[in-house]
Amino acid sequence: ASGHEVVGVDVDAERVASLALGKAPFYEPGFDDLLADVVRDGRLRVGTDVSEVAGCAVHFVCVGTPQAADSAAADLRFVDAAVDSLLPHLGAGDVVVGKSTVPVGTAERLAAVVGAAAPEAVLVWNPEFLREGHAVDDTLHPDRIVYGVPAGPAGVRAAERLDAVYEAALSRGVPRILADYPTAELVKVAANSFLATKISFINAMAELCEVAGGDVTQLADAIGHDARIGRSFLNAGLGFGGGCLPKDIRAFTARADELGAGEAVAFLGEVDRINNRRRERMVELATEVLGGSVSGRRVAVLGAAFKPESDDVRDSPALDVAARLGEAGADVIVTDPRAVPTARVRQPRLAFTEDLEVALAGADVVLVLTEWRQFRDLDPVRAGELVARRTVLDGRHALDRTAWESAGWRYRALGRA
Ligand SMILES: NC(=O)C1=CN([C@@H]2O[C@H](COP(=O)(O)OP(=O)(O)OC[C@H]3O[C@@H](n4cnc5c(N)ncnc54)[C@H](O)[C@@H]3O)[C@@H](O)[C@H]2O)C=CC1
Ligand SMILES: O=C(O)[C@H]1O[C@H](OP(=O)(O)OP(=O)(O)OC[C@H]2O[C@@H](n3ccc(=O)[nH]c3=O)[C@H](O)[C@@H]2O)[C@H](O)[C@@H](O)[C@@H]1O
Repeated sequence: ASGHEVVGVDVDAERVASLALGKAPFYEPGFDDLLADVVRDGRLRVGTDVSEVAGCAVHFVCVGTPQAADSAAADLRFVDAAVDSLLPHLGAGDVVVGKSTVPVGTAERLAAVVGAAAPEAVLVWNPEFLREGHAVDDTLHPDRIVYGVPAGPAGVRAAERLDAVYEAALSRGVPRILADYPTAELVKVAANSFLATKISFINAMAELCEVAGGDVTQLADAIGHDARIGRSFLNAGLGFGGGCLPKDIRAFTARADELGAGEAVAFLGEVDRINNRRRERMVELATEVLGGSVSGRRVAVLGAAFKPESDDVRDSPALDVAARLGEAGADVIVTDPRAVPTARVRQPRLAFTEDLEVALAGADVVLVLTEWRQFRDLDPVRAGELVARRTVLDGRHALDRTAWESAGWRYRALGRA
């Protein structure tokens, strides 16, 4: 969209085939239109053969850095493999740009790998801050652009090359922060840690509201008026999930431990525990309203994606709660406007439907776990005609309590008495 000629390489042939047709292999609002445009006019070519990158001057590495199977640390094998695969194709003056979220120290290690194979190529660490569901806008209109570069003229030249890539945003005055490698890597994990901490802070207040009889939404509104605190990322409820915040705070903790600075970020362990307690509390609340046992009871779960406007179910709080209820013997049916196909793969033992009314039919309790507009706009009168019992648990403070109670529903929410 910024007028560059781009070659995209992925090892997943199915994803590549979909992209080549101008169709994203995931749901992201606004992305398909943009993709179809650039594929049609030849500005984006995609393939599985890395040799296609020969002749490119700037090489972005944006592969996954998931949590390792056997520890809290990040699994860097995809980043290592992607960088290795580029090495034979690097030319003098090329810039390799790390975008993946990595433990501090990774850039310096990879810079040595790049430097050994192509002495005149330079590695820049350029973390990504986009949010799923807002990826197009966040990419075209970033809040800031951060470059981690090596000291000296090579770093300055590489930054200038990258400036040409980001010219559209930079010319509009988007701040550009030139830093060393560790600072750039830490900026990324610090930002995600702060966001996760904000969410767990308000969820800790929600726990207090529950026992003291307060209302956490009102509390968030009130403290959010203080400009030093701000209202954003203070939505209490089922907590954070997805492919980033949970694994990033864990990887940060693991890396800090390795560096002997574990104590500095020990609070992130608490952030994670508060977050997990929200899921447990939702299961408890469902059990409580069903009279002490969920076994054999029909539970309608509204939401499978980790957030609205996404079909991503990685570490989804909603799907996790659905699975826990299923394991406890409930007859669970999950619905989601976009994430049923991805959720089915992850939780094949649960029942799914794309039809909201089918999900509601005969339910003993309705759980709203992802705040899609379709669920916010649900008519409580119509919903009440479909269910067996009018009990709703609002896991995201998405519903108008008064309207639901007026329609005869018993309404319960996390963080409200
Ligand atoms: N998803 C998001 O919203 C954001 C993600 N990030 C970071 O960006 C990175 C990527 O995240 P996602 O896109 O969510 O991961 P993902 O796992 O959804 O996608 C990674 C892609 O890399 C491909 N891949 C793996 N090895 C490869 C190789 N050697 N060569 C070429 N392609 C290869 C995979 O097939 C896959 O299509 C992670 O480090 C993440 O923390 C940062 C900001 C936002
Ligand atoms: O590193 C990443 O990959 C990205 O991680 C997050 O983006 P994302 O995971 O797409 O989604 P968020 O909007 O941050 O939401 C994360 C989770 O927190 C939850 N959340 C968010 C806000 C809030 O107030 N309360 C709350 O529970 C959401 O429901 C969701 O489960 C960050 O917001 C991005 O800046 C970052 O680039």
